Parts: sequence; C-alpha cells; structure tokens
Amino acid sequence: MKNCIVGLAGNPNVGKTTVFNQLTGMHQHVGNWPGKTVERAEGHFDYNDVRFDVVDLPGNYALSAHSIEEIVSRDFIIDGDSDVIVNVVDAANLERNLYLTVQMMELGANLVMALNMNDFAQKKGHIIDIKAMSELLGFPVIEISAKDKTGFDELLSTVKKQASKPKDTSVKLAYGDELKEHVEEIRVLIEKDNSLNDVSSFWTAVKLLENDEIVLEKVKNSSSGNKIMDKVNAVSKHLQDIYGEVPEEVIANARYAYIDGLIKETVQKPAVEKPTLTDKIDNIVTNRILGFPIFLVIMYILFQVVVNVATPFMDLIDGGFAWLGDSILAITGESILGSFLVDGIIGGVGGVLVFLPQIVLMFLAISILEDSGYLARAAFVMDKIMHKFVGLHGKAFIPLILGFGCGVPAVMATRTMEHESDRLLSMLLVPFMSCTARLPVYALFISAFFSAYQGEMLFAIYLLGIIVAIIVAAILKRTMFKGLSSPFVMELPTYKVPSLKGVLLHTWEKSKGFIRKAGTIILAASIIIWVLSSVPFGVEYGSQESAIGQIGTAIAPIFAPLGFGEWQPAVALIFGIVAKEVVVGTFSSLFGVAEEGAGIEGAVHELFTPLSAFSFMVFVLLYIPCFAALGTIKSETNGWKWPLTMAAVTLVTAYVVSLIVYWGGLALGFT
Ligand SMILES: Nc1nc2c(ncn2[C@@H]2O[C@H](COP(=O)(O)OP(=O)(O)OP(=O)(O)O)[C@@H](O)[C@H]2O)c(=O)[nH]1
Ligand SMILES: [Mg+2]
Repeated sequence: MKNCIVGLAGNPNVGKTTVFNQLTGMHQHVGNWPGKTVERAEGHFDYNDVRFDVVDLPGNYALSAHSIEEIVSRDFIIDGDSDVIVNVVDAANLERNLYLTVQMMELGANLVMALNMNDFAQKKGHIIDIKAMSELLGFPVIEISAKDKTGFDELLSTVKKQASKPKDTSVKLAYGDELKEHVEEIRVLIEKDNSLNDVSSFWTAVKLLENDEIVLEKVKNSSSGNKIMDKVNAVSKHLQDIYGEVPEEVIANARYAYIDGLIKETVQKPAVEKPTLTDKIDNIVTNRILGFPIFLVIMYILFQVVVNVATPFMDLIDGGFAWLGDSILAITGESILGSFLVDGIIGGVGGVLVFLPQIVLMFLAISILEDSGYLARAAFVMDKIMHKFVGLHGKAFIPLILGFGCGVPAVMATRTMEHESDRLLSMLLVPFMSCTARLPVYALFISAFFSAYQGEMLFAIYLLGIIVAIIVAAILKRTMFKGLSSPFVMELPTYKVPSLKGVLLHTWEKSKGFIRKAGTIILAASIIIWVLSSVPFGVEYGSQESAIGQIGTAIAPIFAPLGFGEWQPAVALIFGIVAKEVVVGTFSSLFGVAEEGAGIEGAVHELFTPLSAFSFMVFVLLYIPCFAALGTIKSETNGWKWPLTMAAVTLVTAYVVSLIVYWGGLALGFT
C-alpha cells in the first residue's frame, strides 16, 4: 500500500482538529477558541489503497519565528517529509486566513486548500468562486464541511492526486516587479550554496529580508554567508529608500496586495455587511460596562449548577461505598484485611470517587464555555483589568480559566503567548486557579460547615484564587518579570451552539483522566497512608502514636498560626502534594467512611471551626500544585528552576493569605 503523509495547517480555530478527528477517528481537543492544539498530533487511516498519515498542526497566523507553535508548524512544512499540506481555511474570514496560505506558497509547499466554515460565509452573504480561486492560486481548492464530513471524498482523492505530482506553489505568487527583482537577486546567490538548498530559495530570501532570526543564523553560518548578507543589507537599504518602510512591512504589504487582488476576483460580498448574531451578542457580552458583571454572573451560575446538580448523585455514590464497606467488614470482621480494604482502599479511593459527579459537571461546564466561544470573550473582558493591574495580556486569561479544569492542559495552553516572560508568568499563575482536584476538599468542608451557602462559598473560593493570582502577578511583574507584555489582537471566534457529541466527548475524556488517577496515584497514596497509619504494630489505627500521627505531630506547629494546628490536617496537606484529591482521601482513610453516624464530617467538626476550615480551604486552594502540574512545568521550561520557583511562590502565598484570612477573621469576630 502506498503511503501519503498529510499535514493539516491553517489559522487557529478554523476546524483543523475537527477534520483530523473525522479522518482518523481520534479525539483530539476541539473547542471554539484559538490556540487549542499546541503540539502536533498524528493519526492514520486507509482510503482507496492509500495509507494516509495525518498530522494535525497548531494553528498559526504566520510562519515567522515568534512563538513555539509557529516554529512547530513551519519546521513541519520545511523538514517534515510531508507529501501534501492541506491548508484548512475559514471561508468566512478569507483575508486573514490567506495571509498564512501565501506564506506557505512562498515555501513552495505542495498545497491543497480545504475551504471550511462555508455555513458562516453563506450567512454573511459571501459567494466564493471556487474554480476561479483554484486557478489563480495554482493549486486545488475544495469546499468541505468539517462538522458533517461533506466534501471529504473529493478532498482525499484530490490529496492523493496532488501527492503523486507535487507542485511548486510559489510560481503563482505576484509581489510586484520591484520587490520581485530584488528578492531574485538574493535568491540567485542562495541557489549557489548547496547547504542552503534544502528549502525553497525564494522563501529563504524573503525571510532574510524579514530579519528572521533562525534563517539569519543559518545563512550567516554557511560558506557564502557574507556574500549573501551583503546583498541582503544592500537590498534592505534600497527598499527602505524607495518605500520609506522597513523590508518586513514592504513584504507584508505585498502579501496583502496579492490577497486583496485575489479576493476581488473571486469573492462577491454584499455592499453592506449586516450585523451577524455574533455581533449582536457581543454588543452586550463584551460591552465595556456590562462585560465584567456578566462574566461574574455566568461564573456564579456555573458554580450553583455544579453544586446543586451534583449533590444527589454524590449522596448515592457515598451510600454505595458505605454499604460496600459495611458488607466487607461483615465478612472480614475487625481484621488487618478488613482495615486495609475499608480504611485504606475504600476510605482513600472511594472517599475521592464520591466527588466524581461534581468533577464531571465542572468539566462539562468548562467544555460548554469553550465550545460556545464565550471563553475567548471572558479573556477579552478581563483584558482591561489584566493589563492595568498585571501588565499581562488578556489572552493569558484563557489558560487561567482552563486551569479550573486541570492545571496540566492549562500550562500547555500558555504556549500561545508570544513572549517567554509573559508565558512564564501566566504559567506561574495557573496553580492559583482552583482545579477540579481541589473540589473534593471544598465539597467536604463546605457541606460540613457552610451547608446553607454551598454555591456562594464555592464561587467565593474560586474568585479568591483569581484575585490572589492577579495580586501575585502584579507583584511578580514588578520584580521578577519586568517589562510590558506585547500587545496582541484578541481574536473573538463566532459563537457556536456547542455540539452535544463534542461536549460529551470532551467531558468524558477529562473525567476518564480523573478516574484513572483514582486507580493509580490516589490508590498508591491511600495504601501508603494506610500502612503509615497502621505501624508500628499494636498502635490504634490512625492514632497520634502511629507513624503518620508522629509525622503530622512534628509538622503541625507550622500550621498552628493558620488556625489548624492538629496533626491530621498537616499530614493531609503533605500527602495532598501528590494529588490534591488525596487531602480528602487522607481524612477519609483516617476517619473511615463506613462508620455509622456523621463519619468524616463529624470528625472534621472536631478538628476545625468554621473559620479555621475556611483558612484550610484557602491554603489548599493556593499551596503547591500537584506533581503532575509541576512535572508539566518542568518539561515546558526544560528544567527544575521554574517548578521549584513556583512551589516556593505558591507555598509562601498560601501561608500569607491563610494567615490573613484567619487573623482577619478573628479580628472581625468570626470563630
Ligand atoms: N459552523 C461550523 N463550525 C465548525 C466547522 N468546522 C469546525 N467547526 C467548529 O469550529 C471550532 C474550532 O474547531 P477546531 O477543529 O478545534 O479548530 P482548530 O483549527 O483545530 O483550532 P486550533 O487547534 O485552536 O488551531 C469548533 O467549535 C468546531 O466545532 C464547520 O464547518 N462549520
Ligand atoms: Mg486544533
């Protein structure tokens, strides 16, 4: 069977991953905000005797060397042995999309265009002459609908054909005589040097004029480097003299001129564009005055729904585990085995699984926010505040909201930030966003102490996370990360009704991760906790004399000023560093789930007052992120420096804020 390697490239949020998933049957992350795919994903399938290997690339607006995804995509096009690049394009935003297309043409990539989102183009009243466009571009253009898979047959047979006779797509580019002539002068010199000819010489020439760091470096190190650079400098100066602009701008203008011409010839637009539904919704949702209150109301409703809908399901699971524990004890009696199964496994793992309904709902809510397009608006609304207080772009808010789900993908999502220091700073803020793993802790304490205000308390704690993140960021921006963040246009995708399948799939994929975690890390931690609670032999299980009790007693004084100086919270916090759910797992292992009466809630009442419980929740909210998040930060930053910095920053912040909460609360007369 023949092989055909296909790369999917295009602007962010145009449907590349939707195409990828439809083709390969895989479930990569789809959502309605730009920048979801940050790492290339690969998959394959067979079609008409050809094995297609498909690579889903991160979305880009350009192929410069500004951010990691741009480099990932461009390296793939340059080095990847791809046969065809399928350029997925949003038909409703052709101008912007074609800017990338043109840059791939500069590379001479063997292109096929998949024109997607035609439903939106039609709604806007745009009529596209596909045949004319294909002729003018010099490569095939196929109309598709990624969502319902229409046009895929034609797309695949065209890709197959194109693979067998590759085309140099740069031939149809027209950049005006002046520019063309000078690029040609540089190009000729590049052609003569074999070490530079692994990529289109035309592209190399353009990139040299654009001052592209990576290409400059490569050319300067080649044998004809000096000669080429002399020419480049002469041409740059000449262009600047004629146009009064730096060569980068001259080239960008030439690209836009080409695109303008192309669109005039092939697209009919209504004389006056009528406001779309998205425009109408945005007038309200991103309104300067209403935007922020609307954001708060949406978050508030979200937490109310998560809490209230989940409760009956949680009670059901709780009842199930209690029954299971009692049944096991009935068989084993008070034995080591019984204690291991009931206190250790059911207490540790079951005690955490009880919170599955809340976690699923939280993921569901975040998926809906993502798929509808509201997530990007939330970032837009927060932009003003973020800029003013934090000196960060609102775009940094997207990873932060994703952090409500799980810190790991949230840290990855910071890759779309252009500047390294902005990226690091947003990465440092992610752990302050309360992830779903911390939900069980709040759920336990809120139902034990604040049952009358469950939704409100949850909302307050999440909001506190955001506020603390903003304050910490403001401090760090003035100390560790000086300098203004780069301005960036925030793209607001069209609102879409989230697809049921998409949202459910999304939620399931993430919830699966939680269940897997319960069966692995949380299980392992539970076993360790059980062992430490049972040794040395002869001590009462989970008593202060047990190993775990002694560890806790040694550390507890550190937390005494925060209001919770008992040994149990101390060990719960220590083990919680592995995974935050384990904080609750520790309590339920120590206090048992099967016992009649109030169980953990009763035990927690003996250890905490409402104020110290709140202080404890705040500490859990803010202290060291879990191992998985720290590991991701390590791999994203290539070293231990940042994860360790983060552990230190979060620990200090947690301590200080809890201290303020506890003593402030006492001063205000709370107990
Ligand atoms: N209306 C409509 N929506 C579509 C179509 N194709 C994809 N979508 C939606 O567009 C959004 C973006 O799709 P993705 O596949 O995640 O886009 P992407 O290009 O991979 O985005 P990044 O990974 O962020 O670069 C999702 O909400 C899809 O459901 C289409 O043909 N019509
Ligand atoms: Mg994608």
